[in-house]
Amino acid sequence: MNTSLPIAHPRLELRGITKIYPSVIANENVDLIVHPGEIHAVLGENGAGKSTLMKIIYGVTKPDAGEILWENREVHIASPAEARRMGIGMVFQHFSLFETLTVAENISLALDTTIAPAELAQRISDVSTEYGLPVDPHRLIHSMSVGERQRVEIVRCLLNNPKLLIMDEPTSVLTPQAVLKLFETLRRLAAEGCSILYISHKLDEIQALCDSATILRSGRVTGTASPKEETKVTLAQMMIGRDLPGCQLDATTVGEARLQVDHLSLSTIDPFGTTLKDINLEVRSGEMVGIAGISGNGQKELLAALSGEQTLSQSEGVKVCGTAVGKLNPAQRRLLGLRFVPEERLGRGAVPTLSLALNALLTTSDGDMVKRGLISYTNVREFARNVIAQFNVKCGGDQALAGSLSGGNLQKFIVGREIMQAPKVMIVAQPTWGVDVGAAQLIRQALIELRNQGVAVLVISEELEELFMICDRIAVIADGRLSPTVAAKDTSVEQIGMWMSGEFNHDNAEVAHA
Ligand SMILES: Nc1ncnc2c1ncn2[C@@H]1O[C@H](COP(=O)(O)OP(=O)(O)OP(=O)(O)O)[C@@H](O)[C@H]1O
Repeated sequence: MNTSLPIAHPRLELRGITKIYPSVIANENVDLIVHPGEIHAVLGENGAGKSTLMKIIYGVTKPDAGEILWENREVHIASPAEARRMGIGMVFQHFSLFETLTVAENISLALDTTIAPAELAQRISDVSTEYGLPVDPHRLIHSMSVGERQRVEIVRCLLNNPKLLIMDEPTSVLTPQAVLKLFETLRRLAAEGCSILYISHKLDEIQALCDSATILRSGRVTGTASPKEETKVTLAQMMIGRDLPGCQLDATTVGEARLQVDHLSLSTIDPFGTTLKDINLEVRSGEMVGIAGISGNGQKELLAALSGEQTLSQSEGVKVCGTAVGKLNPAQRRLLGLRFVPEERLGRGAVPTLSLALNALLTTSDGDMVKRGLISYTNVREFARNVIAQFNVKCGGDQALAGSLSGGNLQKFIVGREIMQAPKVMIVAQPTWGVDVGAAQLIRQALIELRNQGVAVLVISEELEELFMICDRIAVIADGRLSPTVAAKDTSVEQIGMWMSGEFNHDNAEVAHA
């Protein structure tokens, strides 16, 4: 009789995985090993090939070469349904939930087997209680915060008893408290033997959570690390192959008011949106003002009102460079020097099925690209190529389709496209969302340079650390109301954090600010 203990095999082993797209090798000869109960980070710059690798493991994309071993047996994962049957779950960055359906209805649509509604509701309650992920199966999705929606996605995965859970940038939409809760759940799952593959650009989170890391650069594995034994700086160096660039905010002279919002109240057109209530704001030439807040508190509506996507019933209320623009559409506001970057990069910021060059043409107000109604494609392409070079966008050239770019690279292109149109007023939502640490500094520095040149810059971001790094003044939006704007140096993360829950009083704060 063989009495020796069974050998613990890796849960997942990739050997020599290669995936080639027409213009780029997304994964080249990638090896990766994940053990049972291990939380393993996949680190790398934008376009390094992380999402492609995860999609291969989840059966969305087929590799061109290489082997996948699942619990020591070679497998060919033909589809996500097959991945789920094997015990692989994936929580995507963009949730695919129907707002008008309940939690249970959404989960039942995504299940591969049919379960009676009452039994499903019971199982959802059981799993959510067991893992400390409070979710009411009968609640409608539209009434839930982003963090709660993510819980629904995780519960959906847990109902399949996964042995491997893939999380692609799960915290970019979460509040700091929700991040801590998520980590508790993931640690608990790992302790029970579930393996976790974790993609994030937030190095402090990787250090707090992950046992090991595989680092990718240009599709190849450049090393492995134990994140807890590294520093943020050494991890960044491994990722980008050089030191992390810094960004510098020097004092400037502030000039005339270029963006003025005066007692702006606006009912939302989205049935699940936020109504704006008596917003007052001013951004002057040469200053960068930040708006902090938890997503869903009126940021989207404020941006729509400022950009012209939603016009006002009266002209007054929003002024750009002294002109009342309330009734003007986005193209008319662009002619006055207003440029903006929406939060949603696919669909709003760019058309995925168009080339980068045509995406540049879409928002242009530049006389060189369109002269008397005639388009100069030579100039359009040259402009797009300049954005690609200046913002280090990794892509197959100006004819590459926007949808073929990795998330962070598309973000760099969209922000770069607006910065390079010489704005007078620049409004950016989530400027570094999904962007790697090196590129994030590049974008922040580019915004600082705009401000130094006298542009009025408004940044709407959920990342407090970022706002404190680049802004002269900061305000908070909560439930459609805007707090007073205070000098960044006179406030603290704690105060701004408190205001984020809506606890601000204009009278007191203005006295404090005076
Ligand atoms: N469907 C596709 N067609 C063509 N090229 C693609 C496609 N999907 C990905 N690529 C390319 O493969 C490379 C790797 O992309 P991937 O999305 O895996 O990167 P990533 O590391 O996840 O980046 P990010 O951090 O920006 O999300 C990129 O250069 C991207 O442009």
